[in-house]
Amino acid sequence: MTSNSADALYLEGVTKQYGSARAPLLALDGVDLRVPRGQLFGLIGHNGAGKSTLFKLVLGLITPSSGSLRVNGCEVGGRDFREARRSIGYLPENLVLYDNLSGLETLQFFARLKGAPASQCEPLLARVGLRSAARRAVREYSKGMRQRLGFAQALLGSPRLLLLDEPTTGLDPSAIRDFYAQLDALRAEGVTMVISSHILAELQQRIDALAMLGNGRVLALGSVQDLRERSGMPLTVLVSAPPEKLDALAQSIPTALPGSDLRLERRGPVELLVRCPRQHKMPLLALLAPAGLHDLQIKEPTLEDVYFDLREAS
Ligand SMILES: Nc1ncnc2c1ncn2[C@@H]1O[C@H](COP(=O)(O)OP(=O)(O)OP(=O)(O)O)[C@@H](O)[C@H]1O
Repeated sequence: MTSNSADALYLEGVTKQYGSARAPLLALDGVDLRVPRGQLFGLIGHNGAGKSTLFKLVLGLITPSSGSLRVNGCEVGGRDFREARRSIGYLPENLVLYDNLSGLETLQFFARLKGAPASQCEPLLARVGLRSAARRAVREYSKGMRQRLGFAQALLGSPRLLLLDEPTTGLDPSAIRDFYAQLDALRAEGVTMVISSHILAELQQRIDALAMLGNGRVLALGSVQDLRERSGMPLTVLVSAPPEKLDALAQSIPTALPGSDLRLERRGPVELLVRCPRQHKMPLLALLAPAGLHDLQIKEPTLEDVYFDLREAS
């Protein structure tokens, strides 16, 4: 893999070892990864898989034991990184906030730390829906309001790369929806975002691509559809038709698709469930199309199904 000018993030052979020489702990182990500019990229993996470690390495907060990282072409930790670091926004998993400061004072404090203009604070609070709470003390903020404030903090300095570590944990469904609407707007502005989450259903419809980490290694990389294809998990097709048509299909499908890992299951008089390998999708649909069905539902494996399947196989 070689770095490309269209990459917002590029990691090659990145290893991070914690612990002592006697009891080493490989938090990341030879990670190769590329995130093209403008993508919403997911990072998934079990607790301790190495997601936060990867973020901290990209930010230059910790140094790799070996390997190299580039942000928008600039070597992390290299000569020009101080400037490049300003183009990265980070929402940590547990952002520490000072309860006695107001939302606005909090943001002004972070703006000073980051060297971002103070004039961005009020518009950013409005952007995340905290305009009317800007002068209230953070101690009075709900979990969702704290997360919004943390997000506003990450947006200071108009970053080109946003690192979001489990940003929706503890948010209610409407706050999650608002949050992703914000990400869509940022994507439209060309911002690259890397988001870690354990809520796979939430990521599935929204990300362009993802990396699945396991014990510090990249177990899979690509779009959700790429991972579905790689996992080889079957498709489920639920067919509704009059009983005599289902009887005929139950006979003809195994003959037309022999030797496959095909499973047929009658679900009451008018429903037939077909599980088949992905490569049989089109031949199966060709068989079903003229069969006079009432209805047909195709269920793709979810990201969660694929995650467990690939994890077991690794
Ligand atoms: N400062 C540290 N010193 C020693 N070990 C560490 C340190 N930070 C992380 N680790 C270890 O590195 C591994 C990866 O941790 P990391 O926090 O990156 O995982 P994660 O994928 O973010 O987990 P989670 O989903 O629970 O947030 C874990 O085994 C963790 O215990």
